[in-house]
Amino acid sequence: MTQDELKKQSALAALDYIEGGIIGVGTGSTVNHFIDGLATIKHRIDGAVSSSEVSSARLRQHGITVYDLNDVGQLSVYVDGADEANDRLQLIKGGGGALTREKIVAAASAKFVCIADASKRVAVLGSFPLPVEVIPMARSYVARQLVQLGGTPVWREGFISDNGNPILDIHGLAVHDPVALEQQINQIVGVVTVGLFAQRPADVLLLGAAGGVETITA
Ligand SMILES: O=C(CO)[C@H](O)[C@H](O)COP(=O)(O)O
Repeated sequence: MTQDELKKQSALAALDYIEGGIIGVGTGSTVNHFIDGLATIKHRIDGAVSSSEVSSARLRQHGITVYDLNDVGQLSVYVDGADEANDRLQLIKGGGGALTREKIVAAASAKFVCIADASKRVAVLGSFPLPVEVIPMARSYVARQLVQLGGTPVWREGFISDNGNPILDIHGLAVHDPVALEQQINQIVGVVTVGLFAQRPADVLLLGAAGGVETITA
């Protein structure tokens, strides 16, 4: 099976976690498969809150109503992909640049179901460059602070988030204490969001593999 087929397998497995109401929907190629699958059961939900303009457009194309998070209460479930996941269901996210809205929608959801192909599973987070969204004028300042933390930040040139901000990708980090690093980076002035989901990890991880979907719970 191709990596994309494995992504699709995990995405469709997440449909079992949809119980109705308004749900949270993430961003990325795995989530695109989820949105397409969601369209087949759209009569079972009232709509979605999305973590990106791209996902909102895809949801609307399928006739699924997209709500502003401010207009709804707590979401029952949030379904999103990841760039890396460890066995504690802590994640690196933001490869697609949607990390800030992803973290917000995850925080506003009772359950976070993460979907990915099995190659995303790692023992130690950090081989995938850790995204950090920053306020534009703080980009260089934040980069210098990240160097002091032992990483090599690289400006994702030419990319601007849905919130109008640049992203720094930190290379060369081995994240042995994800909660502590998330807190440390959050404290740097000018940081909007770090793509470490450790203080609020996923609740369920669905990993697509050749032998089927593996379900890991917290
Ligand atoms: O965090 C994300 C976007 O900001 C994605 O969930 C992550 O990059 C995984 O993407 P894909 O499903 O395409 O592998």
